[in-house]
Amino acid sequence: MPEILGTTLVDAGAPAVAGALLDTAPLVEAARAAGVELRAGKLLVEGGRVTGTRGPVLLKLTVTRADLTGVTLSGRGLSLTTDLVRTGGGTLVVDRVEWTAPGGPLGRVFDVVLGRALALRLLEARSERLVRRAGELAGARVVVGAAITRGGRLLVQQRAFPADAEGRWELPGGRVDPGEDDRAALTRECREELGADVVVGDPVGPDVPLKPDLLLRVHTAELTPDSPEPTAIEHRALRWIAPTDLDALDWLPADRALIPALRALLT
Ligand SMILES: Nc1nc2c([nH]c(=O)n2[C@H]2C[C@H](O)[C@@H](COP(=O)(O)OP(=O)(O)OP(=O)(O)O)O2)c(=O)[nH]1
Repeated sequence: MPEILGTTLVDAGAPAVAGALLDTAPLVEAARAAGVELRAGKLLVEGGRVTGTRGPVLLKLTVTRADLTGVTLSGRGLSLTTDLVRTGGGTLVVDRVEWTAPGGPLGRVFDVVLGRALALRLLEARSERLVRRAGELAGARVVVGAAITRGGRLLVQQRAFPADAEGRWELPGGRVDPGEDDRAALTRECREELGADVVVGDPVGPDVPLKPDLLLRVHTAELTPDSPEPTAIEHRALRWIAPTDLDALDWLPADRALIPALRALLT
């Protein structure tokens, strides 16, 4: 199977680079620069589909991995694997494009002249845009979310407003105010939204892009031993869900990108 490898060192932490990788815009723009029209949702999430056309050729890819370790897109005869390696000097992005060369002498010419040139153009254009997006995310404003766990279950809350989010589920949290850090903001938001006291732990999963200059960052959290029981103060309902409920829940779109990290936390 022919393959092309590429590496880029990005001067940002793995959560920001993983978040930039989840954003489909840099990939779609890079593919367009290489002559491929891609269609995908705003974020690459596990199980999601990416389709593309180059002239008469139709590409159908499935996202088989999208987490803090990188992203894999796989289809019949084509895969794009991106692994992230943390280094002292930033995050190393290791890309691998693999494809099946068409058979026969003409196929081999196509492979050498077109296939390789296309894969190289795609990787070069993507790495430029990825560096830019990771830089943007590293300086973006932050919405913090709390992955509060108890007895192997995760606390989720159902939004009561605005209209486009009403009825959908999310993690407790909110915007980090100027002068606040993530932990202080989460402690404050959990008190305001749940009437509960939490101990905030480490960040989990990628920094998920919400807007060009806004991202969602989730931290692990636990109720303090003497915390009141959480109640839905601003939300419609609360639930403690099992790992098997994660996929079927009607999440806000960005939260779906965190399912692999939340599953790992619960199992
Ligand atoms: N808290 C929270 N917000 C999320 C999640 N997923 C997600 O897309 N968001 C979005 C929804 C909102 O656009 C934004 C945060 O909104 P919010 O209403 O919780 O923030 P806030 O308490 O600071 O309120 P406001 O200043 O926006 O009025 O982040 C999530 O899991 N938890």
